[in-house]
Amino acid sequence: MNIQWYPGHMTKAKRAMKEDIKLIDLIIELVDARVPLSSRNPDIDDLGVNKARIVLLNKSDLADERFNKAWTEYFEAQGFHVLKVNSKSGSGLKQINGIVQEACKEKIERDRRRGILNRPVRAMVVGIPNVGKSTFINSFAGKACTKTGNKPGVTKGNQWIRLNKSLELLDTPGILWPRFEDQKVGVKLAMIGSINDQILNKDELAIELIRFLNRDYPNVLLNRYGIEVDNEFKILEEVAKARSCLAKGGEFDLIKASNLLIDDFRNGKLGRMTLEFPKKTEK
Ligand SMILES: Nc1nc2c(ncn2[C@@H]2O[C@H](COP(=O)(O)OP(=O)(O)OP(=O)(O)O)[C@@H](O)[C@H]2O)c(=O)[nH]1
Repeated sequence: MNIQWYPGHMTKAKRAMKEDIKLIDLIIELVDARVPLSSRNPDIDDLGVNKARIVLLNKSDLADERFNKAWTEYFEAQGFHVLKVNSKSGSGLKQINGIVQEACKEKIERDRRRGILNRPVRAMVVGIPNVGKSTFINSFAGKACTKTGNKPGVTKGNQWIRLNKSLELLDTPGILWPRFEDQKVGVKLAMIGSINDQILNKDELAIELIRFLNRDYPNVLLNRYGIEVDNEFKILEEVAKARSCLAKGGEFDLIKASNLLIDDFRNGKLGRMTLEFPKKTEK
């Protein structure tokens, strides 16, 4: 499967992010808990050098709980402060203030030594498209927040959301571009819906999904659609049959069946699943 995707506009985004990062103490990086590596761009490590870092395993409600733990340990071993969250329901968000204080301990200490007391930590949310940045900001900031408006020295147009006396958030999240040299990464991002669907061949994607399900989550297709065959192409036909996906001439509409299967996966209707697993972490 060959995914063509031109990340040209991301050069501009990167430049903007470089500027924004100068203004902050802390980067809150959202990754998709179903694909925690494929959904990050390692350039953020260079962009965010010398900044405090938090990784949020977002959409953890859709990911396999066994691997949420494994991924938490993986990122912790790399020196990140980590939290699994569900930005949609708000679950896990209460713990963020504590983690922010921990992640910024050195900065707070440094300020204190210089006699600067109670200067709020300034944070920025970053992540690839569709990872949940806006949902996170809205849930976390809630209604209680106040926009503080432009401040002197701050890039024109930037607004800060004052969350409490010790934390301010840049209200525009930084968009990271996914890594694309590896087609496997592209396929995983396509599966979770982080790449524009229009550039994808949906039946090919559905076949990839079926291969993954057969390998890592057998029985799912049986439980959801009553399918027992194991040939990928036959399975797609069976999904069409089970869900009455028929084209005009009466034959099965495999594109419709593909969409249905992919949507069921993306919405968690096939169960909680993780698409990639941490390699043994070297400490
Ligand atoms: N199940 C689940 N869905 C989530 C979660 N967080 C966000 N979503 C959904 O994911 C989709 C994308 O969320 P957004 O907040 O628009 O993502 P974004 O990163 O701001 O996207 P861009 O604006 O494209 O960069 C929406 O349909 C959200 O409802 C979560 O933790 N769990």
